[in-house]
Amino acid sequence: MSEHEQGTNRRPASPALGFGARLAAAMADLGPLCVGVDPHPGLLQAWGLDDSAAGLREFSSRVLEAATGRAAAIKPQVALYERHGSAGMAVLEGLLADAASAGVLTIADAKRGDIGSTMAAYADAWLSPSSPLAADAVTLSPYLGFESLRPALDLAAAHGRGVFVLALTSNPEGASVQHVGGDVSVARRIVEAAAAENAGDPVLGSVGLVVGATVGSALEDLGIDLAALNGPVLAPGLGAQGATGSDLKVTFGAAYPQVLGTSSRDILKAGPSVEALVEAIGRTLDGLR
Ligand SMILES: O=c1ccn([C@@H]2O[C@H](COP(=O)(O)O)[C@@H](O)[C@H]2O)c(=O)[nH]1
Repeated sequence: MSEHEQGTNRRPASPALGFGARLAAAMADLGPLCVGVDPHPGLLQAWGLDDSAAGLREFSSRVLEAATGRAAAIKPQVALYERHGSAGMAVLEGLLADAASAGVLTIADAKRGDIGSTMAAYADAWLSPSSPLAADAVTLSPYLGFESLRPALDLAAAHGRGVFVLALTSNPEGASVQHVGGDVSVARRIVEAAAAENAGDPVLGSVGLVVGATVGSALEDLGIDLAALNGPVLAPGLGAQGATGSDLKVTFGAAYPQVLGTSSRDILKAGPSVEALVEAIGRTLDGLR
């Protein structure tokens, strides 16, 4: 990872295919799994690594090695790099660059959202080809209104990148905001706004949603039809938060082919060896197939 740490992210400026199409191809090839890269202090300790930038670097590099050619994408949790300040963010830059070189799609789990003028800066940071933090896609929070995300939607579209907008999150507290509104719930409005962005895309659109693997019957209860989204669905909550591959199939029904399950701690606890991580990835994929 060291050669990339000065911020040289060699991701193609504008890939020929959009993010949705590239993700669909990776999922067809490798299966519907994204490996979360969440270097929690407890995991670093369990792996015999320091809770330091050096520990993060070693952790990130082992997870990337295990995921390369085996998972459709990786999802670094930005908060766990941010807590190490600039040294941690430099490690994240290195991971994003190395994943690009290895041909592994990256979803930066940054959950950004702000007024449009500030959103433009967040979009530059995570989606602009010239940024050392550029990923293939970034997670966004629509709490300031879906339309406030426009700078990121536009920049992603201009450069073949994607976004995943929070719709129904995996945490139990999410319902207190996302279910509000009954037939026209907050979550349903977000899903419909994302679907409008993807309308007419011949493959899979690049405006995805986050819908937790743990949401149970919420999609049905709220009258949400994800099949109409024409975009990918990132589903956290597998393993450590209690959901299984079978839950995912029941929860998403006909929309399951567009669902990318993501698991972090349940896979990462298998470390520190790359072989054990590979085995955990295989086991998780078996549950999703
Ligand atoms: O609704 C959401 C949105 C994002 N996350 C993130 O996914 C991973 C889950 O980690 P596990 O260890 O597999 O539970 C983590 O980075 C969360 O911030 C989510 O869990 N739910």
